[in-house]
Amino acid sequence: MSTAFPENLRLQLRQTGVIAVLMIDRAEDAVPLARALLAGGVNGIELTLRTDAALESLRRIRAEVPEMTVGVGTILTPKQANEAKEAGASFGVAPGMNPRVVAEAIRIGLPFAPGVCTPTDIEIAIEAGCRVLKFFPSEPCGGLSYLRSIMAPFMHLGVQFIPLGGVGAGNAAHYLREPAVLALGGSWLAPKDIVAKGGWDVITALAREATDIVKEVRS
Ligand SMILES: O=C(O)C(=O)C[C@H](O)[C@H](O)COP(=O)(O)O
Repeated sequence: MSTAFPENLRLQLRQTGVIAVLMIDRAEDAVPLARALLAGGVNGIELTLRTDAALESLRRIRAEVPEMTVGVGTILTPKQANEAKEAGASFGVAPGMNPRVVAEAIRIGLPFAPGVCTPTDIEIAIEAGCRVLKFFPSEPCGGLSYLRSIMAPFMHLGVQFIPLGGVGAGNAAHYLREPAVLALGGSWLAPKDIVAKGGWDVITALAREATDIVKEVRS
């Protein structure tokens, strides 16, 4: 069965180290926001389907900021997996592990990382063909020490994790030192109030801070 996450995409996300989780209300903000993140060295984005502007934002970023690797988050249904793929998503992410969504993502060739936070979730995700898993919500679940405990029985299968939820500049290095962590994600790189004001320089500064942490830990 497919591992659902190609090696070249894993390498891209590992190199990026941080994925900016975006909840975009206005598609007009998508391109300047992506450019601001890229200027700070962040070239991975997860656009959540929590807002109606997400797919249009994806199309615009794909067309105008092709250097950016853009995934879609909050994929809760097989239909949304199809919509994300059609709009050009490089990967899909969900808060939980829904076997129907994973099966559809594999069927249509959308690399997919379902959300897990228990050993049972991990077993189900592995059986469904996944090897890259979103650990969500990371900090409320117990953070890295909890992740290390639950991942231990599965590491011989080559599983990698993307922790999200409560991750930020203050604890990013801690997570990035763990070899099983492929990349981190979080909304801290693009606070909604800053995006609403068009504070692109602030976003670039936040992205640069994150990029510096990745470089320090991983180089
Ligand atoms: O809805 C989804 O599919 C998500 O991806 C949820 C986000 O990953 C978290 O909300 C990010 O958590 P914070 O960085 O603590 O804001």
